[in-house]
Amino acid sequence: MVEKRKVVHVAVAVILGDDGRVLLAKRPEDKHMGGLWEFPGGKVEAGEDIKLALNRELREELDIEVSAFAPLIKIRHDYPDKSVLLDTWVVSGIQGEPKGNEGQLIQWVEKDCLNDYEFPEANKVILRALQLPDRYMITGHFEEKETLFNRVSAALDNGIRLIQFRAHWLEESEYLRLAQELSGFVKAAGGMLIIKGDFSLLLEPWCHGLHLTSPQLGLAVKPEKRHPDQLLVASCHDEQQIQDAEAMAVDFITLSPVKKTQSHPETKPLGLVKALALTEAAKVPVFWLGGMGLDDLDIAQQRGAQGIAAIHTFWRF
Ligand SMILES: Nc1nc2c([nH]c(=O)n2[C@@H]2O[C@H](COP(=O)(O)OP(=O)(O)OP(=O)(O)O)[C@@H](O)[C@H]2O)c(=O)[nH]1
Ligand SMILES: [Mg+2]
Repeated sequence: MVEKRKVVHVAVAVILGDDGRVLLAKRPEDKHMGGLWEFPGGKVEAGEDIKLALNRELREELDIEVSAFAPLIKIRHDYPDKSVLLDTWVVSGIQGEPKGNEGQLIQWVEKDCLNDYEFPEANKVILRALQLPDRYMITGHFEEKETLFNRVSAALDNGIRLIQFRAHWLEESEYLRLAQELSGFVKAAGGMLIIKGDFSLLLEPWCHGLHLTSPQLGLAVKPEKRHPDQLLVASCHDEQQIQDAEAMAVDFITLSPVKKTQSHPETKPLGLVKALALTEAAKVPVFWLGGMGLDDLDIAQQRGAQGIAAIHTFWRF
């Protein structure tokens, strides 16, 4: 059974050149997923530290030394014949000129052109993770529309590019009117506004994405066909909900509450150990939510998360 199968831990490197291009390698025909493009890397040996494995693989495959690297994401994937945990790092500093040390073709590719290359199935999520930011702001309470726009504007000035519009106290028509206006405002600054509500909102051309609540995950209704640029997101609190969200092909999830949180003080937090296990098992990018401050960003990413989501931390910019 797939669940019982050994998971192969793989160190994967998204190597960025000084010009922002990404280094791809072509997998030899005789290997698993042969002939497809990949990010360089390979299997972590038993007992080996992931950072040492990353360095070793890049030395063996490309004849380079790694000097600067940071975690991007850990992604689980089950192929028909093999299960992998792609422990993926962004390598932003290398020493030496990469060469195909094992005879493999290598190529520097513009980030925007990565989708034109044929990768193994699991890499779709790595490409998504590369496009997603590491901070997801959820809007907090406001009385006046002006406050909402001012706070969002301040967040955009502080580099936030992904925002969920949460205003459950508003009537639906008022919420949607504001959502449409705010979507245009956020888009003009290069960001995306994710809204809450019915699946049919994905039919609205102004809608950048929909954030599903956990009860929506259990519904038999599936989202309508959506535009490839629209994001589908889900709030998850346990393993079952993560699996339901994956079955709906969401682009990412929030996992909460990782710590005790002001917005849901009565809910027992998952804690770091459980959050880590759920994040490692997830097949989509995970943002940790609940009591997250900027100090937690590094902790979350070191444990395989895409980043953090928060109301209070970002709403006070
Ligand atoms: N390196 C790498 N492996 C990937 C990627 N995507 C992906 O699904 N994989 C899978 O992860 C596993 C890692 O394998 P690898 O073949 O690179 O391992 P390796 O360098 O240690 O090779 P070796 O065992 O032949 O010496 C393979 O099953 C491969 O199909 C990717 O982007 N890069
Ligand atoms: Mg390899």
